[in-house]
Amino acid sequence: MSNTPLTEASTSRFVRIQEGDLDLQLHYNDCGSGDETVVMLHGSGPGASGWANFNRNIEPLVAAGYRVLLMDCPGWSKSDPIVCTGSRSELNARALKGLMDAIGLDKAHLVGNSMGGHSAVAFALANPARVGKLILMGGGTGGASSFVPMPTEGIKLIGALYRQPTIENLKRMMSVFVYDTSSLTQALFQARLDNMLTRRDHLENFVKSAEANPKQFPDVGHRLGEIKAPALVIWGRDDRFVPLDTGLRLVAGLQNAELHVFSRCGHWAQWEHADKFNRMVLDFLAH
Ligand SMILES: O=C(O)/C=C/C(=O)/C=C/C=C(\O)C(=O)O
Repeated sequence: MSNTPLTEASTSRFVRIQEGDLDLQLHYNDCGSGDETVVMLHGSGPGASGWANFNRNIEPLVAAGYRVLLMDCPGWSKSDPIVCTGSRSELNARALKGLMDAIGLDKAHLVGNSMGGHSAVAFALANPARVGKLILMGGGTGGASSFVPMPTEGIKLIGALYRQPTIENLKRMMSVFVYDTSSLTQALFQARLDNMLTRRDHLENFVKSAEANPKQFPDVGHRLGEIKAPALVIWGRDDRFVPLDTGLRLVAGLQNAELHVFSRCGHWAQWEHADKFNRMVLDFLAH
């Protein structure tokens, strides 16, 4: 393996995809090489990207011999803008199929955070033969919480931030996002604010999409039993965006799933408990 450090810039790639009605330029990061590929799919917060969501998780997988791809979903980061009036989970799944077709990748393991989890499940339903294993954190959409009023406080704060992208609203959202707010540095806030404000078109399109169709991530709980891929479901006990009981629904519905719950953890398990998360993922993929 090369000793060159993995950076966002050195791994940044673009591809033009045509998948059904989608004709888009997508941005992704292509890290490492190996016989098996892990695709990571980010969440739906303003300014999110594959690199922002998973920067603590790439190196260990690359060091273990996996190729790691981070796809920026349509409407985020350096990927093309889009207004989504249907299922965004299915839109992202089609984009991923387009990316995999374009680069000649037949099959991948999928790691999805929140919206990324919803999208990974949508991809597995549409393309079962192209999925190895699934790792789902804080998402998958096996249905709404039975205990926490929806939309949750975190999802309401995301909506407010999309409508009014200010540093104050960003701090409000991020302080609910993680369990331990002392881990949130000024540098992290600034990077996230810069990401958001660089692409105001993405912010405006998200608001338009939600107005056109408030159910961007439909409940596919009734179809989870179709998914045979082994799944590791990982949740934060203190998740105030997508509550823990929705993770239980996934484990109840998927054919072959196990659940790990981190205490002292909000909606970003892969970042808040990165070392243990990375060990668990490596172990799950290897056995
Ligand atoms: O509305 C939903 O179900 C999904 C919400 C998210 O995907 C929120 C994710 C937020 C991030 O991961 C982020 O980095 O902003």
